[in-house]
Amino acid sequence: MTPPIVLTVAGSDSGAGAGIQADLKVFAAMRLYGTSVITAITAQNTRDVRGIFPVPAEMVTEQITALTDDLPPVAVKTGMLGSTAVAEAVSVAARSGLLPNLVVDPVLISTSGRQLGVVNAIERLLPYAMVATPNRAEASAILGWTVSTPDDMAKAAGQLAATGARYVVVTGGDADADAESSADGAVDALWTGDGLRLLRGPWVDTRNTHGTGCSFSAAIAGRLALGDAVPDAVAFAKEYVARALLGAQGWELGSGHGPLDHHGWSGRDGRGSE
Ligand SMILES: Nc1ncnc2c1ncn2[C@@H]1O[C@H](COP(=O)(O)OP(=O)(O)OP(=O)(O)O)[C@@H](O)[C@H]1O
Ligand SMILES: Cc1ncc(COP(=O)(O)O)c(N)n1
Repeated sequence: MTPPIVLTVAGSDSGAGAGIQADLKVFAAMRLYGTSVITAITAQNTRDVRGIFPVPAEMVTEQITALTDDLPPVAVKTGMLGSTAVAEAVSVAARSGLLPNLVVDPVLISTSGRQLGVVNAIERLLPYAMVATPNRAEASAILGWTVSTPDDMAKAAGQLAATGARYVVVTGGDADADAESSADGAVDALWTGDGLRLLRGPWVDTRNTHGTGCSFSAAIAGRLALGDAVPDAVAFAKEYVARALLGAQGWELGSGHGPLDHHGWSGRDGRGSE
């Protein structure tokens, strides 16, 4: 069977734990055909982002039209956009209907602490989002108040619906989550248009959390491409990320926040989990 096409519009992570590289791994693990539009090249590893080389907005548009002319996606996710000009180019494409089933991951700051995007760029894209997936820090930056507890996350998800996103998931897994928040498990808040629900999963105690948000939004887009309704796609993505975190729990790749086990390698033969 010909696999459905899923597109990621994001930055390149040379360490391949997040960004375009993580997204394409998720799509491959889901047996989907992944395509990519690169918005910026980053020089980064598991410890830090050392450099950012932005791709000009015209080149972003050229990549999008090259794909939509010949390899049109069934679903799309956006990650790091970098500049407002790039966000504007992507929102023009979204407005023209070229980016269906759009999942917007409003990437602002990397796990290692580097600024990767700006709020007013993200705001241009949110009105076209089928799903927006901010973490607590991103929700706080967009809304202008500190989102911390599960109750805050639920309130924030409802408020973020006013940006135009049809569904909003505020994720609770920030790498520096305090002991109190992780004791609740991994809690995400989902706004569905007609109500709020808290999604709870087991908390995985690990340093290897680089790329959780990228992988989560990519898996949602992947399931939308396969025809899932949004709440089912979100539930799948949450479970996928939890498994990928567990699989990589014992991995020693780099000395900072290492990547996830996107392909279930540890699950199959135990490699890396000892
Ligand atoms: N340690 C963990 N254990 C279980 N689930 C987790 C953990 N960390 C993150 N998650 C889950 O991963 C998904 C992505 O959430 P997260 O808040 O980590 O995104 P993010 O902060 O945008 O990620 P990134 O690190 O890529 O910036 C959510 O479903 C969240 O609950
Ligand atoms: C190119 C790119 N995109 C996104 C992230 C965010 O991921 P994380 O918060 O896990 O560092 C990143 N570090 N690099």
